[in-house]
Amino acid sequence: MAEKMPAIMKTKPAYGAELVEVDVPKPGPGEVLIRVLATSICGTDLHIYEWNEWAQSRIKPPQIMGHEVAGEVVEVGPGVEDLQEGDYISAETHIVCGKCYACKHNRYHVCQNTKIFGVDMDGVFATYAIVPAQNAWKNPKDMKPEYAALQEPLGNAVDTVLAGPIAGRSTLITGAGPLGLLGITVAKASGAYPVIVSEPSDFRRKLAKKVGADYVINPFEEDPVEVVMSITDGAGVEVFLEFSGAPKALEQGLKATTPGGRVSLLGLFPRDVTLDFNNLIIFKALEVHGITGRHLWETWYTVSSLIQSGKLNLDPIITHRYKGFDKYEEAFELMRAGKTGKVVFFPKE
Ligand SMILES: NC(=O)c1ccc[n+]([C@@H]2O[C@H](COP(=O)([O-])OP(=O)(O)OC[C@H]3O[C@@H](n4cnc5c(N)ncnc54)[C@H](O)[C@@H]3O)[C@@H](O)[C@H]2O)c1
Ligand SMILES: C[C@@H](O)[C@H](N)C(=O)O
Ligand SMILES: [Zn+2]
Ligand SMILES: [Zn+2]
Repeated sequence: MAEKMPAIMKTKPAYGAELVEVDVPKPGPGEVLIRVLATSICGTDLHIYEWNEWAQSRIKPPQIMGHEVAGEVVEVGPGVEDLQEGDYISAETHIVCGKCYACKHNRYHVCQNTKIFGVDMDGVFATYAIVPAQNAWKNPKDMKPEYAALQEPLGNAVDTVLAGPIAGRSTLITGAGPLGLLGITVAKASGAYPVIVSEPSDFRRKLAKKVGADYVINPFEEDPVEVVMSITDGAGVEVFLEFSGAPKALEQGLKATTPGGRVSLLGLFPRDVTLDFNNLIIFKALEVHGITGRHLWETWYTVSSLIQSGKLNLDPIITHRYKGFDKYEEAFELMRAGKTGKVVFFPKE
């Protein structure tokens, strides 16, 4: 095995990142070393790349970026019993404490001491990466590495879409970025109908259609509430899934939801949002869910089974595939410009 490897590293507290050569790490107690087979860019990586306010408050350069991954175990650290060389794994990116009030109630997804790969420690945009054994998820051998790497964000989408009944329910999805696109395919695979998607980008509306959306709306050109009402004969949708983080989309989605309907919110808003709570939520008796991370490990079982069922339409969502990390700047800039779905790197030996 090589002693040095390429890695996309946040080297400085400033815009961008660098492709550097670093030592291949050694797994410590309770850790494994994986050879990275596929790794995809998350919106969080983009925030770190852009060095926005959130990144400035949380990230401590120098640090290898990236957290969505599939890889093969090549070395096992002391004390690891459940994994061995050759295992094909993905990784839950939230490292939870197991000791806090939330963990003790089996709510690991809201552990108050969560640490995240590529955010609070070195990540996976490299040829090799360290994964804590407790975070490893074994994949079936025949799962494509790019699908296996997507399981982490798919878990976010699954928890959003499946937070309540979905089969046969009219559904509005706001935002068809990578997460919203994953949400569309999960909703379709789970029997939602009609799936109506509101997304301002032409490129992403086309992708939404390819993935399976029944109707697409440009919210900057037509009123999504009026369109939803006309599609649903004035009833509004049963299910509203928010994947954009746009305050306007939240308001439109709440207006477009039928009284007594279900609302699941994944998108993160850039600022506090002002809403008419009385008329949009309380008097409509909406069921509102905040969604974060993935349920451990129930969500992973669901995600893995959904992929294996063959019912998810993931290929149109993976719009960019790169061999190696050489073109990482192009990848990040395309993603920043909203000209991608999911971007996947396949590291070279
Ligand atoms: N809660 C969690 O655990 C969690 C995990 C991952 C991501 N997220 C959040 O989920 C959201 C989606 O992630 P992503 O990577 O797909 O982000 P993204 O920024 O790529 O996608 C957001 C999409 O919303 C669209 N949009 C903007 N204004 C809109 C409007 N008014 N109506 C409808 N659509 C609009 C944009 O054009 C874009 O395509 C982000 O806010 C992200 O921070 C949350
Ligand atoms: C860190 C964030 O990007 C990650 N995808 C999560 O689920 O929390
Ligand atoms: Zn992420
Ligand atoms: Zn905890």
